[in-house]
Amino acid sequence: MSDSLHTPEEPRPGPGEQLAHAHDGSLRHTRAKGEPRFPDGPKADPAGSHFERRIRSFQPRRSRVTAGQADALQRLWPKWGLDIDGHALDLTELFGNTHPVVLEIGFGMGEATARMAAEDPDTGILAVDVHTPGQGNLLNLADQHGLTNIRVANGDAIILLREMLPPDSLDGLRVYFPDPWPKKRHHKRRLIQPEFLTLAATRLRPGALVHCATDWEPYAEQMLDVLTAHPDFENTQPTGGYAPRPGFRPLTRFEGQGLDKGHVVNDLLFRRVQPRDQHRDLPPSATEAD
Ligand SMILES: C[S@@+](CC[C@H](N)C(=O)[O-])C[C@H]1O[C@@H](n2cnc3c(N)ncnc32)[C@H](O)[C@@H]1O
Repeated sequence: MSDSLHTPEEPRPGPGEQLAHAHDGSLRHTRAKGEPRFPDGPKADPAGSHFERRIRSFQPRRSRVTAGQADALQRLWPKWGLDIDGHALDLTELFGNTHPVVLEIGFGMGEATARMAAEDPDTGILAVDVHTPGQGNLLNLADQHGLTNIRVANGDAIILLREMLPPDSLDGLRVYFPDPWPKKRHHKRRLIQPEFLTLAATRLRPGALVHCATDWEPYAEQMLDVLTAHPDFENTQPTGGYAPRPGFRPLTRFEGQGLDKGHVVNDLLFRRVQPRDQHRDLPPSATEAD
């Protein structure tokens, strides 16, 4: 893959938008009230407010969508996009094959996602984020590089996990540089918490890898504590602690920003263990039975 993963562009009116004069005389894009921003693209609130959790791990933000991103959202969402609307999902149908599927939560602008998809075409990546420009950017990257193993989901990953994904359906979970929520009063917004892990465990097959990375050391410590204490996961590192960065994880945009500030990056690699109630029912191994 080339290194030109993101091309800055000037915003132009998107579908359904018009140019209108603002109070200061400048030209702004406007939409008629009730008009969807992208008629064929991601829905503004796919799950509807009844599904919303009170505490969210993301910050709703209005961000500019470039003409190229808007074009990708319109053109490619019907093919590769998924609105998180609470309806049960069939991953074989979604990807058109029975390849293993990993879930990436919070792909940002998607450059790292596209690289991983290119490196491993036999694994499907279900990439979820609420960030509309990033969704457009990742769809464009998939299109430009012929990556058919990415699906881009719009909405809260919690609803995707809780309402839409079948049990034992995922072969991996990737959470790279999740919002660190550094203020103490915001710690409850951090994604990696015991309740989240309990939910994720039900959707991961035994043996599936959970891979987290962060440049915020107090969050890395929290991740290590909650993953180590959780009965559904075991550390892949025999001595415990952080993992060396695996070769398959590319540098991400947020990681680059963290490194520029002198932050230390920590990777965590844990494995989903056999559910406890199944442990009890397992027959003794051949050596034990002898
Ligand atoms: C700090 S950014 C990191 C982006 C990217 N992984 C990187 O390293 O460049 C975290 C991203 O996670 C997304 N996010 C946070 N919580 C989410 C959730 N519950 N569901 C979907 N996306 C979420 C945010 O919108 C944001 O784009």
